[in-house]
Amino acid sequence: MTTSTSPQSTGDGTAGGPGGGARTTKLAIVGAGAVGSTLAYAALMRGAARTVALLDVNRAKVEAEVLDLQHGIQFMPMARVEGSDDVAVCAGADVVVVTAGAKQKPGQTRLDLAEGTIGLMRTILPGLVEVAPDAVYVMVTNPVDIVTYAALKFSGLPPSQLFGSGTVLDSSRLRFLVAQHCGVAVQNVHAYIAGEHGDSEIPLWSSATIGGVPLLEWPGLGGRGPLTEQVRDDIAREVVQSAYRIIEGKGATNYAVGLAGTRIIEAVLDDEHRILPVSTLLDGAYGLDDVCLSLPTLVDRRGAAERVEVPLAEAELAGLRSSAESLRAVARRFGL
Ligand SMILES: O=P(O)(O)OC[C@H]1O[C@](O)(COP(=O)(O)O)[C@@H](O)[C@@H]1O
Repeated sequence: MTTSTSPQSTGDGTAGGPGGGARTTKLAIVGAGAVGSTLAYAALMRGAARTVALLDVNRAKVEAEVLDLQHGIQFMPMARVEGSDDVAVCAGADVVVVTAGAKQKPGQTRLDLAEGTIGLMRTILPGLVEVAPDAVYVMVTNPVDIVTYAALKFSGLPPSQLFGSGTVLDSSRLRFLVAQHCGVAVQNVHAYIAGEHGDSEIPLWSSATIGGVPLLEWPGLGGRGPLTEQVRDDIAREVVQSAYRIIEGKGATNYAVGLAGTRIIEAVLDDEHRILPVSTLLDGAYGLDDVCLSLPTLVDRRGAAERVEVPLAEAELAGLRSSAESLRAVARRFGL
């Protein structure tokens, strides 16, 4: 079953109809759950790709999500939406985003989800690579660093072509909280969370800036105080806790992760050369290797093209090393 729009479309990412024939971009999203379908909605709203294809094992669910999205196309940048329970719907995709996995329940850590999800990756990756061998693969499913490491093994793809959404979302949570504290626009806060997308992640305070001022020297503005150590610790804790809080309240996180995923997709499809903290396989950076974790990385049409060597304070480097160790231990626990 494949549900699609426009009878003029060819289904292979090329536009049909009047003046058609030109190659257009295709985004495939694996998993039509809360994250996958919100990501599809965000990508369509932003006109990120001309074709958005959804793949899910649950045929009724994918069909319903596709119909609902199709009915909104009139109000969005022009696009085609299709969906199926057959992997063929992903054929010829330029970007494949993987959101499928076991659902996180209240109180569960991301690592609790690992085993079933790793098995799922082993099953789905080879079929995806067969139909979309040239796509850039973005893993979103948690625990994303472990899933990315596993997916690299199961797919045989080079590390630049397959990476994880990592701490792009955590960094936006951090920026939001810093912006709130300082009373400035979130876009003017430049700060990254590095390491695991999860409990051992590290805010890179020493390289963070606000409006050109190093964050550690931020004087405070409009009666609001500076970012003292206490304030920074509270913010860092809140970033780590925020996913748990959202899951407790509504069962899943979807809006911010959908937007963060869309940002990554745009960086790839528009060849933006944008620096984003995505999760990649380390090969010696900061003396670390054989582990996937997030560091600021240049993202463009090639995928995760090159890592940026951000200067780290001693405590940040120590945090990154222990994050790497805990992720490696988990990977070994699952036989990876
Ligand atoms: O604070 P500035 O220098 O005006 O920069 C704002 C720009 O930086 C961004 O926040 C991106 O920041 P990063 O490069 O730190 O990710 C854009 O969204 C925004 O347009």
